[in-house]
Amino acid sequence: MNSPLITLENIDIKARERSILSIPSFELQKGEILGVMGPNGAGKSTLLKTLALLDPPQSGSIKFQGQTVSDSSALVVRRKIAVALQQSLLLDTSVYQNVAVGLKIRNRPKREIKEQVAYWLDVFKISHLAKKHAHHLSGGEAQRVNLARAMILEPEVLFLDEPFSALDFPTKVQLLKDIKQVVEETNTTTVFISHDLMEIKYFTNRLAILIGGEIKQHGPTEEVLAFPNSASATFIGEWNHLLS
Ligand SMILES: Nc1ncnc2c1ncn2[C@@H]1O[C@H](COP(=O)(O)OP(=O)(O)OP(=O)(O)O)[C@@H](O)[C@H]1O
Repeated sequence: MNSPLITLENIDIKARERSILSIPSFELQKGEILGVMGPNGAGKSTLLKTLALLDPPQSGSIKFQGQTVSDSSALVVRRKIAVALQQSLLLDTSVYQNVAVGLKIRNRPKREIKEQVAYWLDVFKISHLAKKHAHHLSGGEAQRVNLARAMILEPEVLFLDEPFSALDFPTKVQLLKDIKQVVEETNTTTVFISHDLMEIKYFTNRLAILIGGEIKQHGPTEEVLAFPNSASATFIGEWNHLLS
């Protein structure tokens, strides 16, 4: 049975009088791994910021687990959400401290923090980097720290905005395998923005095509890619043509 984790209704976001995101209704189901694809400037990051409650919408409503998110409840709901961006923006300290910081802010006991950091460093295969300064890491290592820092919070939903786009192919493939395993094992609902069809095909089970601020198609990833509708065909069709 479908169980919506986040519901958008009548979302309309404007910038300089121009509509940049217009979503009459949309549901993110619990446990799904949703890919979001679309051309540059389509509104993907704006959609992510809206779903992740980073920017309150100018109109419309957002529900989280069926409850309308208000200004006062947004802070509590945001604690159930983790975001990892392309630029990992790690703090000017060790890998260990970067991964620990979220639990420290939540005033978790020291012993729990130590155990949890050790666990997530191990999951993302970066235990050997614990003492290394976060600004002295390779791109792939930094993204692993970024993901460990997000997953240690045990989020209900994880948002990934092009996290692998700057990585070389073998690094990307290994990291994709690892994060897929982690979100599947933890049943973490995930929203993944990417320009890379291989990443989308491998990682996601549902796909939304966003063009001009509107969701033109939304369904199982394989179905959307195999049978793009007339609106998304202009975008998906180019890919299919290139790869056929
Ligand atoms: N604060 C803002 N002020 C004005 N325009 C904005 C603002 N934020 C976003 N936009 C515009 O809204 C549109 C959607 O931007 P957004 O970053 O969401 O697109 P995107 O699909 O993520 O693009 P990309 O693939 O290039 O990252 C773009 O035309 C962008 O220029």
